[in-house]
Amino acid sequence: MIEIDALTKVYGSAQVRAVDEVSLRIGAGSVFGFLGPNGAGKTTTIKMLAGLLTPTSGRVRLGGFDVARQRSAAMAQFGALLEGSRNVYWSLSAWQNLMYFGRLKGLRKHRVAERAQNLLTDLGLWERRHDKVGGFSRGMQQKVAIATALIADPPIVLLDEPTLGLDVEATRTVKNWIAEQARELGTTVLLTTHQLDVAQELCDRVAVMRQGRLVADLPTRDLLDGFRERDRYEIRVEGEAPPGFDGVTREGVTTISVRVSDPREVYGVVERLRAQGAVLESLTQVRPDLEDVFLALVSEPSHA
Ligand SMILES: Nc1ncnc2c1ncn2[C@@H]1O[C@H](COP(=O)(O)OP(=O)(O)OP(=O)(O)O)[C@@H](O)[C@H]1O
Repeated sequence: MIEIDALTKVYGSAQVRAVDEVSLRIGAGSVFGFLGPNGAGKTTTIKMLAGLLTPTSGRVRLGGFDVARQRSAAMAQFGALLEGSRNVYWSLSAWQNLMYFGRLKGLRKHRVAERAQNLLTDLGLWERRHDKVGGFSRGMQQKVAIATALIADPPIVLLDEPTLGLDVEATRTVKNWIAEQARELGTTVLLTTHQLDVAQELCDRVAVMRQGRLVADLPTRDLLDGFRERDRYEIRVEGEAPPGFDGVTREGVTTISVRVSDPREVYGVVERLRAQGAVLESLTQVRPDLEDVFLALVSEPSHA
């Protein structure tokens, strides 16, 4: 369980309110997506959760422990992947990194070794386990950093852009792990990402941050349903777009995108197309995805 109350961070003399009175409750077993455009305040929030940055005001509790007042108990609650792969030692091998961080978290040597073997095998790094992390590709370094965050099976996992720079297969592995950690072990997962397809697939709840404030905090399904009035239809017709219609023509077929407030209005559009002599190829309803919703939320005029 992560509890955030009126968390605020004002940076330096410029008085940048990077995080402004943010409150959130994130329950056990949930994968929570923390989204927002560049500079919204996500990393600042995660750093305060991880005890790396002192809040200007407000409070964070991890597993019931106050990060400011019960620091070591709170720190024992989580594993974190922060700002890419900077939380691993580049001069150590992948194996040494995992052994070091596992022991640091208080695990017994044989338990760390067992867990490290599973993690490195799953990520396809087993053969390279004795090579220095500094000589790894960016994606491989990221994999070691993720394994390090998960080495002790912590009840809370903070992941800043976990799948950034990973190839398709590794992205799938990491997504599966995250889902499994939450579902099977009841881990609380908080992740930030700009990859909205990853968030849509993984997160049961998402919060959207903008200019330091939350502009949404809802179950993913409800958030998407709330934007159903933005349903679109894609009408494909043979040849060029008929007069009065805009569309994208590719390989002799034009796709016309239509937004209607009532699905029955689509009949009228199809009628007008027929009157123009257009030959219909297909008609598809396109539900808004998280990217559509996100763009709508962050592009609305600011009330600040
Ligand atoms: N050390 C710092 N000193 C001063 N201002 C900072 C500092 N770190 C971040 N900021 C400012 O705080 C605001 C929020 O930054 P933050 O890094 O938390 O955003 P973010 O949502 O993680 O962005 P991104 O998606 O680009 O990583 C920005 O205006 C940024 O310029």
